[in-house]
Amino acid sequence: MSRFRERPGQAQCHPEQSSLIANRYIIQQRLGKGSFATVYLVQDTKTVTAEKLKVLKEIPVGDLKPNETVHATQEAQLLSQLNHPAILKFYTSFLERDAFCIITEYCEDKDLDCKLEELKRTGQTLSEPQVCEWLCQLLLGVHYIHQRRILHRDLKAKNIFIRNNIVKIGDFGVSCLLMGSCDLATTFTGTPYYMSPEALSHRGYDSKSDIWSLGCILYEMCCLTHAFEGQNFLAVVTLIVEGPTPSLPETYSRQLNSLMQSMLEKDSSRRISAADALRSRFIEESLQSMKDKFFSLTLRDKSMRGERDASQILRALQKKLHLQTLRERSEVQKMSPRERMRLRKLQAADEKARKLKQIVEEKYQENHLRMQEYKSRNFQKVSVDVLTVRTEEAVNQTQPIQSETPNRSSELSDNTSQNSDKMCKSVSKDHAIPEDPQAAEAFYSVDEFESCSEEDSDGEEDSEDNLPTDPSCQTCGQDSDLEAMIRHMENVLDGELVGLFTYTNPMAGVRYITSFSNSDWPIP
Ligand SMILES: Nc1ncnc2c1ncn2[C@@H]1O[C@H](COP(=O)(O)OP(=O)(O)OP(=O)(O)O)[C@@H](O)[C@H]1O
Repeated sequence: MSRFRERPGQAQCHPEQSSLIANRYIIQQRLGKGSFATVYLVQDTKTVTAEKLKVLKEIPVGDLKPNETVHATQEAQLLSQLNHPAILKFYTSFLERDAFCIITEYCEDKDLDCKLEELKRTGQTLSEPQVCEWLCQLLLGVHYIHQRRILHRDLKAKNIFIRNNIVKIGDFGVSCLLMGSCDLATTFTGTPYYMSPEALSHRGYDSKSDIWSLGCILYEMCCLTHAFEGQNFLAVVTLIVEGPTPSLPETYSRQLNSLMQSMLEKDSSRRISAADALRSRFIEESLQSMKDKFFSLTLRDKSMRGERDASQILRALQKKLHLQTLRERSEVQKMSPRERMRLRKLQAADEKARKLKQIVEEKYQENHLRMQEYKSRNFQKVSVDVLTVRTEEAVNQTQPIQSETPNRSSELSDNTSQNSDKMCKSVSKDHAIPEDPQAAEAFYSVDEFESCSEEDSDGEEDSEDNLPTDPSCQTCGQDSDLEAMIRHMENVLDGELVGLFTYTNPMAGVRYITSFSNSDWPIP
C-alpha cells in the first residue's frame, strides 16, 4: 500500500497525512503505479533552479536487508552522476516510511508507450523524420551509458519518457537495485516483448541485449505494435528466439529498415553496437539534420530569451525608479509642513531660474550669430580703418541686441527680485503656517505642487504591486537540453566515437552498476 498521500484538495486524501517528504518534497498528485513503484508528481520546496516539479518513485523495501538497502542507495548515487539530455535525470534517493524513494526529472509528455497508444487510438503514425530523431536521441543515450559500462536491462517504450519532444531513457536498473540482482527470474516478472534471444536462452545479458530492446522500440515507433507479438508468453519467447526478423512497412526507408534489422540480429556478436549505429551514414545524416534543427531552435530561443531579458531589465529599472520616487516622497512626507513648503518654494525657484538661464543662453547665441553674420558681410568691402569704424558701428548696431542682455538681465533681476519678493512674501506667509500638520495641510491644499500628495503615491504603489511577473523564465531548463544534445551530436559527428574502441573507463574507481558479460566490452 502507498505510504504517501497527495496534497489535500488535489485528491481523496487525509489532510493529516499530507506532509513534507524528506523535509523538502510536497506531493502534488499520483501519476501512476507500475509493477515496482508508485509514482508521484512532487514539488521540490528547496530547489534553487527552475525545476520545481519532480517525480518521486516510492518503492516498498519489503524485506530488504539493511546492507542491501545501503547497496541500493550507493548504486542510486552512481545513477545520479549520469548527465545526458537523453537520460532521465536521477536526482537523489532516500529511505522514508519504509519505502525506498527515488527523485527524478519530471516529463510532462509522459512515456513513449502512452504516446504510441494515443497515436494508435487516433489512427495516426509517426513520420520517418520524427522516428529518426527519437532513434538518434536514444542511440546517443544508450551509447553514453554503455561507454560507462552501465546496462539498462529494461529498455521498453514505458521506460522512455518524453519532454519537449526529447526522449529520455528512465527507470534505470531500478528493479535491479531493489531486487539486489537482475537474474532471469526477476526479468520474467516483467514483459518479454523487448527481451533478447540470448537473455531468454540464459546466455547472459550484455550491452547488445540493450540494443535488441532498442530495435524492438524502433519497430514499435514505426508500426505501433510489438516487434514480437504472440498469444501468450511462450509464443512471444519462441518468436523472439526462433522466428524471422520483422520488417518495417514500405512507408519507411530501406536504410531505416536495415538498421532496425541489424539491431534485431539474433546473434549478439553480429548485432550492431550503439557506437556503430551512430557511425552509420544513415544515422549520421539524421544527426546532422537534427543538429541543424536544434541549432536554429536554440538561436530562436536565445533571441526570445534576449527580448525577455531586456523586458525584465526594463521592468527592474522602472521598479527601481518607482522605489526611488517613493523613497523621496516618504522623505518629503517626514518633513514638517513648513519644511515641505520651503522645499516646494525652492523647487519652484530652481525651475524658474532654470528657465531664465535658458532664455539668456538663447539670446546670447542669437546675438553671437548676428555679430558673426554682420562681420562676414562687411569684412571684404572696407579698409582696415573703415573696418575699425564700421566695427565700432557694428558694435553700436549690435548694442541694442547686446543691451537686450542687460535688459534681459534687468528682466532677470526684475524677475529675481519679483521672485525674491514672492519668496519674501512666501517667507512672510511662512510665518503664518500653522504648526499643526493637519491645519497646515489644509493651508496648502490648493497648492500648485499637489502632485506630491499621498493619494498619488498610493496609486503608484498599487501599480508597482501589479507589475506583471514573467512566468516564461520557468521554462529555461529546456534550452540546456537542446544545447547538451547538440554537443553530444557534435561529438559523434566529429568522430569522437572512436574512443569506444580504445576504451578507458571514464568512471574509473566507480563500481559498475550491473554485472555484464565481457564479450561486448573491449579490454583496455
Ligand atoms: N519521470 C516521469 N515523468 C512523468 N511521468 C512518469 C515519470 N516516471 C513515471 N511516470 C509515469 O508514472 C506511471 C508509473 O510509472 P512506472 O515507471 O512506475 O510504471 P510503468 O513503467 O507503468 O510499469 P513498470 O513498473 O512495469 O515498468 C506511468 O504512467 C509513467 O508514465
